Amino acid sequence: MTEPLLRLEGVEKSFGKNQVLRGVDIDVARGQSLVIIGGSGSGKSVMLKTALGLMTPDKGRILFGGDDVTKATGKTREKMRARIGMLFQSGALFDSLTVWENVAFRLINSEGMRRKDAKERAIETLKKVRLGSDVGALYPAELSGGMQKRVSLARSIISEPDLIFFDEPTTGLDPITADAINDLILEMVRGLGAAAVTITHDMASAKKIADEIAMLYEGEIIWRGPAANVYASGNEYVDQFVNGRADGPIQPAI
Ligand SMILES: Nc1ncnc2c1ncn2[C@@H]1O[C@H](COP(=O)(O)OP(=O)(O)OP(=O)(O)O)[C@@H](O)[C@H]1O
Repeated sequence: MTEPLLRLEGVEKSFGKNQVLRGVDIDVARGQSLVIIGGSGSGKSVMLKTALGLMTPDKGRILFGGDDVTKATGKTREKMRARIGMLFQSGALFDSLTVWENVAFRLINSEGMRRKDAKERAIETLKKVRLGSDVGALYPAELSGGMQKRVSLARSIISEPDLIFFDEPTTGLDPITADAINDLILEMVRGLGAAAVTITHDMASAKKIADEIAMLYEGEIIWRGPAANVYASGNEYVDQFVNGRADGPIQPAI
């Protein structure tokens, strides 16, 4: 078995009395695409933020390449962050920067690359997500939602990260554009040999991009298995979720 690149061990996180993560154990290896499913409010985003080091867990360990993310400070932390790409749910592009400046942001601001070189890399990366160099000069507001996702995707892979987090990459897109994004995600993961962790509610996307699927419920991973087995998991919670039934052990969040 390949050594995991990212491993969460017994991660717990509460906000006051609200115990969100109750001992999450999960890992992902290089070249592996793991999808996390779970209902609204089940703690998927909190899990992702703790794994990124943006939130500190109350208990447990988060190991990235064998180093504890929660204990890393200064330069070590910077180096870890540079190896991790993130595609935010909202896209999170800077409105006042052009597309190429958004894509090259890290290269210019964290890695100190010259603008001319950074621009070249940004245009090359935009090509990988099937956007022409003419798009580089536009502003995010001039793009469609699907194009904005592609730009965010380009930004998350420009530094060729070892690990990429995708938070709801297909939300708000039509099925055809969503599928094009799925294809790009697969290409990026396979092409870079990176580990990918994707949070999604979109089962079509999950089935397509996942090697394995894990379900988070009430702060714990209650099932994990090959994507092909998700409709025959033998777990009533997973079954209810993937079939989108209101009836079952999980109460709707309304
Ligand atoms: N910064 C915070 N302060 C207080 N509570 C928080 C904070 N962040 C998240 N929570 C709480 O943690 C719980 C889980 O939220 P989280 O955003 O992780 O859910 P989720 O599974 O990502 O949901 P969704 O699928 O709707 O995006 C919620 O009850 C939320 O109110």
